[in-house]
Amino acid sequence: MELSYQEKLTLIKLRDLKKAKFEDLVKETGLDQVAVMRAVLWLQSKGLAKLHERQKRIVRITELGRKYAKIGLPERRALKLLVERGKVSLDELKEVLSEDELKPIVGILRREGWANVRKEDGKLVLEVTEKGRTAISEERPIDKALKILAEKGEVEAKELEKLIPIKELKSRKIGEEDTKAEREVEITEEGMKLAGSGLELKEEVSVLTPELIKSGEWRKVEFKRFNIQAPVRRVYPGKKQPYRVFLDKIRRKLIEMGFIEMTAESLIETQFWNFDALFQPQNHPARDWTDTYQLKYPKYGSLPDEELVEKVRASHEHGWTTGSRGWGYKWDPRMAMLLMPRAHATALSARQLGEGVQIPGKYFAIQRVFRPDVLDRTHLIEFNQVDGFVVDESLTFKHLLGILKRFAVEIAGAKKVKFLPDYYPFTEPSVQMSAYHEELGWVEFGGAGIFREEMTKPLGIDVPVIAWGIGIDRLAMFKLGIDDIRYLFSYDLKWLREAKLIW
Ligand SMILES: N[C@@H](Cc1ccccc1)C(=O)O
Repeated sequence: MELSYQEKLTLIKLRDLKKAKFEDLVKETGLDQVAVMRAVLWLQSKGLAKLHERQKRIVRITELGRKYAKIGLPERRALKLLVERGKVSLDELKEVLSEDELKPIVGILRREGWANVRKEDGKLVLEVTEKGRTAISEERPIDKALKILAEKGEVEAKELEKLIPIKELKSRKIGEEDTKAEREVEITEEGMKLAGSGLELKEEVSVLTPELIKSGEWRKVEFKRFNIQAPVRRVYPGKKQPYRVFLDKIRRKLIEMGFIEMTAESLIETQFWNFDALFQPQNHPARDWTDTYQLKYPKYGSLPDEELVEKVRASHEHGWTTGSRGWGYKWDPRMAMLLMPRAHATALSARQLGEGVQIPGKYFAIQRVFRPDVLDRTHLIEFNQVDGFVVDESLTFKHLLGILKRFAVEIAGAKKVKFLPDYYPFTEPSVQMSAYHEELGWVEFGGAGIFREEMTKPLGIDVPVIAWGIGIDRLAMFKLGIDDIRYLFSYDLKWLREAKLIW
C-alpha cells in the first residue's frame, strides 16, 4: 500500500498511542492540523485508522470569572472583611465590593449562613457567624469549580457537574456553556499490522528546486504525488470588459477593410458640429429629429475658423454656391456655439471633412452618443454608434447600397439586407437599412445616404461622400447573449467574469 510521508508518520504515532485525541496526535506528529486531518482521512479510507467524532458539552470561563478567580468572589471578599472586623455596616463593605456586587451580597451571606443582619441606629449591620469563621478556610463547590475553570479555561461540562450544577455557574456569570466536537483517532488492526512491519519514513519533496537539481539530491528524495484530477478553484484573471471586446472587434474589422479611424477627445460637442455643419437648420423641426441633451456649464464652446463658419452660414441662409436656396432664415452663431453631449457619431464625420480627407478615402468612428430616452431593457440614454463615410470621385447611390450590404454581412453576420427610403437633413437620398438575422429576425441597423452638397461644399469637399451610421448595441446584445441592454454596462461580477462573445 502506498502511503505519503504524512500518513506514515501519523500511522507510526498511532501505533504507539492506539487511540488518541486528535489534538494530541497533532502534537505528537509535529505537523499542522490540516496535514494531520488529511492524513487521518486518507488512513481511514485505506482502512488503517478510524476517526471518531462526538459532540461534547463544555463550560468556558467568562471575563468576570477570570476577574473573580484573581480577586475572589464577592462573598469571599465580604467574608474576609467580616472576619477581620467582626461586624461591618453596608457602607464599610464598599471598601471591598463594587456597587453591583453590593446589592445581592446580603442575600448571599445569609443564604450561606455566614452573617446575621441587624438594624443598628436605623442602619443595616452585618455580624459574622461561627459558620462564617470556619468557612474562611473552607472551599465550597463553587470555589473549586472556579479554580478549575480558571486553570483550564475550558472544562467538559460533565466534569464540573460532579461539583455543581452548570446552571449556577451560568447565573453567577462565571461560566458559559457551549458544544465542541471531540475527535479521536484509533488505529485499526490492519493499521497495526502495517505499522508493525516497519515503515520506511522518508520525507517527501513537493517542490523541485534548482538546489535539488544542482546537488543531484533529486535522485534520492521521494516526490510527493499530486492528484491532477482533483477539482481546483476557478480563477478569473483580469480581462477586458465584454462590451469593450465587442467594440474592439468591430474596430479591427473596419481597419482590416481599409478604413481610417476618426477619434474625438471629448464626449462634448458644439451644436455647430453636431447640427449646423450637417446642414440641419436652427429653429426648425429637423433640428429635433432626435432629442438631445444640453450642457449647463460651460454653456458655450468655440466655433472653427471664420471662413468655414461663413460658408456654413451662407449655405443655411441661401444655399451659398451650391445652387440650393438654403433654408431661408437668419443663422445665429450663438446657437451654434451651444455645448451638448454628442448626439450622433456623424458629428465626427463632419469634423473630419472640415479638416480635410484623402480622396479617395474611407473613414470610420466608434463613438459614445447621448439621447434622452426612458431606460428599459432595449433603450439606453447613452449608446454607441459606428459611423463612416467613403469619398470618391465616381461614387453613386448604388455603391452606398453595396457597401452597406457588405457591412451588414461582415459585421452583423446578416444573411439578407433590406433598404427603405428615409429622411435625414444631411443626406439625399437617405435610406434606412435592416438586416435579417437568423435569431433576431429583421433588425433595424441604421441610416445612410449621400451627404448633401449644402453640407459637403462649405466643408471644402467637392466630390460625392456616401455616409452611414449604425447603432451597434442591439448587435452587441445578440453577440453577448443578453436580453437586457443595461447589461452592457453592468457591474454584475458574475456576468463580467463569464460573458462570452460569440462571433
Ligand atoms: N446620424 C444618423 C445616422 C446617419 C448617419 C449618416 C448618414 C445618414 C444617417 C443617426 O444617428 O441615426
